[in-house]
Amino acid sequence: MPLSRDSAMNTAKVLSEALPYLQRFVGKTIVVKYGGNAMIDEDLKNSFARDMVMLKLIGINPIVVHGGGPQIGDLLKKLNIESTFVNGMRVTTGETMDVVEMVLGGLVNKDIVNLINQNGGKAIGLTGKDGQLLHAKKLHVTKNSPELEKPEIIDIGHVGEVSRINTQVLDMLTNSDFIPVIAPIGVGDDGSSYNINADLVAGKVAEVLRAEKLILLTNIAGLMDKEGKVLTGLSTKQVDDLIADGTIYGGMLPKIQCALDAVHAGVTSAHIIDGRVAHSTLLELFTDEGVGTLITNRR
Ligand SMILES: Nc1ncnc2c1ncn2[C@@H]1O[C@H](COP(=O)(O)OP(=O)(O)O)[C@@H](O)[C@H]1O
Ligand SMILES: CC(=O)N[C@@H](CCC(=O)OP(=O)(O)O)C(=O)O
Repeated sequence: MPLSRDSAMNTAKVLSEALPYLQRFVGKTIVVKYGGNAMIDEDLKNSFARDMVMLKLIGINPIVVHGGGPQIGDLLKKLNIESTFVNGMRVTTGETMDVVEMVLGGLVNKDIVNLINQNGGKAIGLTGKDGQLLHAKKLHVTKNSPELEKPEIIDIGHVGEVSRINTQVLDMLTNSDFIPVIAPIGVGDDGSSYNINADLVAGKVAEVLRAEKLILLTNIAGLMDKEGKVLTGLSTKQVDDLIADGTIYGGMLPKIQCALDAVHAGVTSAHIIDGRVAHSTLLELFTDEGVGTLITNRR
């Protein structure tokens, strides 16, 4: 059916509004973290894949880092293994690590790669072991809670943090027009596997590549205050206060931390946006309104 005149004008206006953003972002690297909670259904996953293909086609360099927390939880449940989290990080025994590696490096990674390729893009999937992309070391977690007299250091098993990134692997792929799709599994000096929170990986990748933007797609409209209002333009101090009073908890803790670290390290901006909204990455990049929480290094 042909578009009505109003609808056609509206489409033309939206396309035209994108021009200054296109001019700004072409040639730049954008790291997109696709959270497991935003992989709700095939339509949504497909629209995400199309967005990545489109970015690449217009000369922007997307790098995808994906999560898969709920998908890991589903398989652990089937295997009767309990999921436990400390400060938003999964306690990872040796047995759990095998499941994490299977789900992230196998199912989830290949699903995203396949969708991008089906939509006309060229995607290559990697875990941190491929080309030794993500070197990791054990993460020590400190737990603070009102019941504890002093912060407690907790051993949460095979959970890692990124110690080094082999950017050569990413440069090689992006220079050949591939879209790298990274599963957050790190490799230790001794070859052991580490489960790394995907937000942390995305933040570090954005830092080392000096990305223009870090976009974190999740299952909520943005960082919220106690009344559920989306917060934006926050300072480090305000974020610290929100953590201290419990407004920011669970999976939002690593997310906000890596967003702050990334902008402090030179990434121009970090965005926490609702991945349940189709094409939210395009809306954030190419419209005046934007969506979700924006964090920049401006004071
Ligand atoms: N202040 C806050 N604002 C928004 N979400 C918050 C906040 N504090 C905690 N959360 C929780 O963090 C979740 C997002 O983190 P997480 O579940 O780990 O997402 P993802 O799988 O996308 O990384 C939200 O769904 C919400 O339950
Ligand atoms: C250490 C740790 O918590 N690792 C995460 C890795 C996956 C992830 O980060 O997935 P989302 O982004 O979908 O939450 C986990 O095991 O769930």
